[in-house]
Amino acid sequence: MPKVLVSDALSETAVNIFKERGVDVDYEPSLGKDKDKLLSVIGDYDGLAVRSATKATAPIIEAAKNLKVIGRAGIGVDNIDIKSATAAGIVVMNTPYGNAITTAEHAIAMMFALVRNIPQANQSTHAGKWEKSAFMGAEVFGKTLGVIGCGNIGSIVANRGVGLKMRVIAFDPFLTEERAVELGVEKVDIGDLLKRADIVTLHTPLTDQTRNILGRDNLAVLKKGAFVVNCARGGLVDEAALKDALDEGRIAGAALDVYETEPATKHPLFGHPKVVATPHLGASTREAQENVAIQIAEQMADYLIRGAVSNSLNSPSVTAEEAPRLKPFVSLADKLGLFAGQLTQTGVKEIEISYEGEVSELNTKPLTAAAVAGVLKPMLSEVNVVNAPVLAKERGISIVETYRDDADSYDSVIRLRIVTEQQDRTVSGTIFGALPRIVEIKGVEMEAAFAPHMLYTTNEDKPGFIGALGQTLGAAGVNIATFNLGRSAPGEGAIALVAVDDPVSDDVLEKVRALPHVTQAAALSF
Ligand SMILES: NC(=O)c1ccc[n+]([C@@H]2O[C@H](COP(=O)([O-])OP(=O)(O)OC[C@H]3O[C@@H](n4cnc5c(N)ncnc54)[C@H](O)[C@@H]3O)[C@@H](O)[C@H]2O)c1
Ligand SMILES: O=C(O)[C@H](O)COP(=O)(O)O
Repeated sequence: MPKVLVSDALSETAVNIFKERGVDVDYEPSLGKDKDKLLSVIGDYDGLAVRSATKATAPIIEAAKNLKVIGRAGIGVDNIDIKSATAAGIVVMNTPYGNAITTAEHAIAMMFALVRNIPQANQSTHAGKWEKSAFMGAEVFGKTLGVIGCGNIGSIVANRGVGLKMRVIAFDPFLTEERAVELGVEKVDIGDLLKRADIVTLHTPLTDQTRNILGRDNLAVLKKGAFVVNCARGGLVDEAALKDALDEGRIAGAALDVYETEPATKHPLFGHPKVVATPHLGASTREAQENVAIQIAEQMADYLIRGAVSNSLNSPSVTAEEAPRLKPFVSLADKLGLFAGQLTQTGVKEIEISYEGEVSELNTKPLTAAAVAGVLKPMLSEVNVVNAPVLAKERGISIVETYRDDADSYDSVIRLRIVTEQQDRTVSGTIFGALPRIVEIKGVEMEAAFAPHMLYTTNEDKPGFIGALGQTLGAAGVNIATFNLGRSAPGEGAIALVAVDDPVSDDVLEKVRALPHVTQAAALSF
């Protein structure tokens, strides 16, 4: 039974879902904050479910020898080293919509808290002061709301802004004009937004491009007296530059839910009279926490039990319905890739995968990933279906997928073509009785099952070869399980694919290569 560690404060509904779906679960909501403890236990788990407190860093991933999936019950995955997870073949998934409304509502709440001085007035009133004139606020009606990042959350904030009768302008390079019109917002560039917005609200992920998007220079361009709301990620705003702008009175106030370093217990902006601060509460409603906990537990259990992948940031999607149908084809694609990879000695330039017949109707992304992983496995030690497409791209290998409705004599065929600096090789296979079989090698028809240990030879089609090969193997104590032959035409190039009981040693291979008419011999394992 797969085992999952929940290392952050997820709704306990997640625990029940894991159990109901046949996943063993340890619920340790504070463990994520103790990185040494996490490091010492993570090796026992197949899945790790987190929010933002757990930092799934490279050392944690390195120690997570059995980990197959990291599930983020929420949106931001900047606490997960996706590059290391990908390299280790760990699927990373999140719940991109479950807390979006809640977070947008928090941004709107923060905006009102800011412009109406609600936290300060609350404190003063509780203290028995009646400082009615000290807390003069501003209306948002008719004001310009500048939304930076108009994705899931930004567009909900924009929609609420429109509802409040604000003029909403948005900067997002990926926002289309049509979508802007649909949302009732004006698409602008960042300079325009900074000059025009009375309230700027941030809703981008933290990336190399967005880090310090409100840095010193951009803060200097902001309209005098504007307000800043950040419920996205610390790091989007240069906190030192923000403090200077507040102190100098260039900015009227800032509402912050997120900080460059979290948890933030000491911060230069804490106690500042113009700052409203919350401790990363954007997603903290009962509704959002139920949503994300249920979703992540379902997604992770589906992956661990059924091989279904959804909302993954580093792996193609596979639905729970597709997973069993794809399974034999994933195995076939992997084995075809391994076959070709083991026979490839020089740099691979292109991998072409053709899907013919019924398989062409399926979701082929996971099959392509499996085929590419198979090709690269004999050359690279750390390759898997998650990182294979990335590794191929890094090495300049182009991946081509083609589709054909018809598979000639078969229901489905996967044809793999490898183009190297010196060769152009094909191998094709099908599924027969739920098992993968080879049906073609280098244009030669063949009918062979894959076996753990195989000997592959190419030879001139001359009498006496089969006997000589059998004798050589017999003399070396190699037991033949099956013997498959194919040739392009009588007397021309022939191929033998021999399943044997044990791995073929280098010694035996040398003897086979020395036989008359043999042009190539290789030991294969699957
Ligand atoms: N405070 C919280 O508790 C909380 C809760 C949920 C999400 N978040 C954070 O909110 C942010 C937004 O989440 P989302 O679900 O809306 O993400 P999303 O991916 O749906 O939207 C992000 C938007 O930012 C845009 N973008 C990317 N780079 C940009 C750039 N350089 N300039 C302008 N726009 C850019 C993208 O095009 C996209 O439309 C994330 O950082 C997420 O981690 C915070
Ligand atoms: O990205 C998110 O989903 C939010 O930042 C929420 O983070 P949390 O789950 O730690 O509250």
